[in-house]
Amino acid sequence: MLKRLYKMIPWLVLALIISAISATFDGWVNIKIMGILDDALAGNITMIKSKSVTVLLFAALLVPLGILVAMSNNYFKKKTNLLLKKYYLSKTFQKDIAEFHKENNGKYISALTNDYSTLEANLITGIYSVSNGIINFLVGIWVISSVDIRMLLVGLIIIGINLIVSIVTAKPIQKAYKERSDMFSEYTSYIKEVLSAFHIVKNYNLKEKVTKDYYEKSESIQQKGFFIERMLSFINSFQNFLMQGSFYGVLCIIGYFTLIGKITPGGLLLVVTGIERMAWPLFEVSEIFPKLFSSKDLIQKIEKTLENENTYEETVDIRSFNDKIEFKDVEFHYENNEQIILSDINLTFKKNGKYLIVGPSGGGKSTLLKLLRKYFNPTKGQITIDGHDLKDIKKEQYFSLVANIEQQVFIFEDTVKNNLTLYKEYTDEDINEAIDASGLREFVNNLPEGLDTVIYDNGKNISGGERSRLVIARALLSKASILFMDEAFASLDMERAREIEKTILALKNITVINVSHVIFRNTRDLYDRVLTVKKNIS
Ligand SMILES: Nc1ncnc2c1ncn2[C@@H]1O[C@H](COP(=O)(O)OP(=O)(O)OP(=O)(O)O)[C@@H](O)[C@H]1O
Repeated sequence: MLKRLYKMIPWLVLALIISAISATFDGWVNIKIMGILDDALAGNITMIKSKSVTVLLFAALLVPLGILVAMSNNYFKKKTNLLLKKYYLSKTFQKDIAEFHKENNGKYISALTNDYSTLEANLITGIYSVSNGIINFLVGIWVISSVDIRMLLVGLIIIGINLIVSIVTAKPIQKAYKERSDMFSEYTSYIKEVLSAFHIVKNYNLKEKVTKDYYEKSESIQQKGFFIERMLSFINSFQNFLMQGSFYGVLCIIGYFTLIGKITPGGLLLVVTGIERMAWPLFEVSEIFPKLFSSKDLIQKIEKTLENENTYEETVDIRSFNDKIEFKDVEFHYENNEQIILSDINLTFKKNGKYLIVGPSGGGKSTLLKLLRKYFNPTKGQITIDGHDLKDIKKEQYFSLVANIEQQVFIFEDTVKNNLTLYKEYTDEDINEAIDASGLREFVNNLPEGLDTVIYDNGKNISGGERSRLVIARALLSKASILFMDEAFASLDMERAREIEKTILALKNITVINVSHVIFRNTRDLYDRVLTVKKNIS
């Protein structure tokens, strides 16, 4: 992730150059004004007149420069945030399907929301503020050293003290931020689960239990936040004390130099404003440094959510399905459960064959489909496609040969057409064919804007049956070689389901493997084979 940040260096450099120009202008105007003050005290009116016009002109330039500084800083932050979020999402979709399903996806939501907000405040804002602070600090040193060069040494001592304190205090802060982030992951998963079980909570009157659990989890996060804030305020107070002490020391030295006549009154004022200029970024930097260092652990944690445990290298290219899928002595159990779900499975699915898989609840039908979908590999035996071990076939290529119709339907907030085509190009003829075959014609004809009508919020403005027909049309349109169906007709009325099943079974160039509870007597015979899964196949 840090490597991604390098891409943002040009925007950071641009923002800092603008900030440096603005700070230098400001410092220069300051030096000139103090010069004018010394001229005024010496009664040198001609010098005042000649200097004033230029100083006023440059001072006026500070307004647009200030606006540019703010704009370039915000632009850098916006770009960096978007870049990191885009990186995270694209990496998430590179995760192995089986591994993703195994985990609670609340941790990804938490990374994208809580952890990224912390990174935005601590890292992205931190990088800019620290760099900008250093620029302003250097301008402060320049302003002061224009009065006396020895002040440079003082500046370096103050930076040194600040750095040492930040490095020493970074570790405990780092640990606390990491702990809070872990809590956030658990918390987000919990909220996600509770909200998705909204109707159960209402129906079974679990409001009090859920509210109590929520309160307890929120309280421990608030407590951790309070602990971090308390620790930061102790550290900041200590740093402030050190810095204030060094500044007062410098002020005493300058006061002495003025008294013995080594520095003019204008010079004295210049040093005071210069110290102020140095103090503000130093205070800011001293607060940000520990947070900045603490981002390392958070980045590692975010990166960890993206790692694939399975590093098996797939080597076989497959562009088409030509002959058969074979199960050879396949045995399977889930990683977290030693219980054998499928054993001694030997069967063949021929190209363009139509297969119905039935069996008792918990018998292993969906598991068999998961093996076929390459979500898991058999624990023993082999599944082959046209003679190639499915384990070795490259996922992307295999998935492009396959279409899926399942009960859980995802609809994009977009037009009906885009939801059908999934953003790929098809002819109108193909689209209409899929609409007719899936029984969507009447629905499409009644839409106010036809295929251009937008479906909102995962299909909340259409019925369950319409949603599943849409997904059936989507699968038919994809012209895949293999179609996996998992309880695809569950939300359709019998008449409609039977009609669509017949249409699908009449398709010539597709292999259909259908897992279903719903079995119609008069369509059952249209299958080439009906398999009953009950640990093994009969
Ligand atoms: N991710 C998993 N981890 C561990 N065990 C699992 C997992 N998924 C399913 N199982 C177990 O595997 C067995 C077979 O489940 P599967 O979902 O394949 O059955 P099914 O025949 O499709 O059932 P149903 O008709 O009720 O959907 C069940 O005992 C189930 O508890």
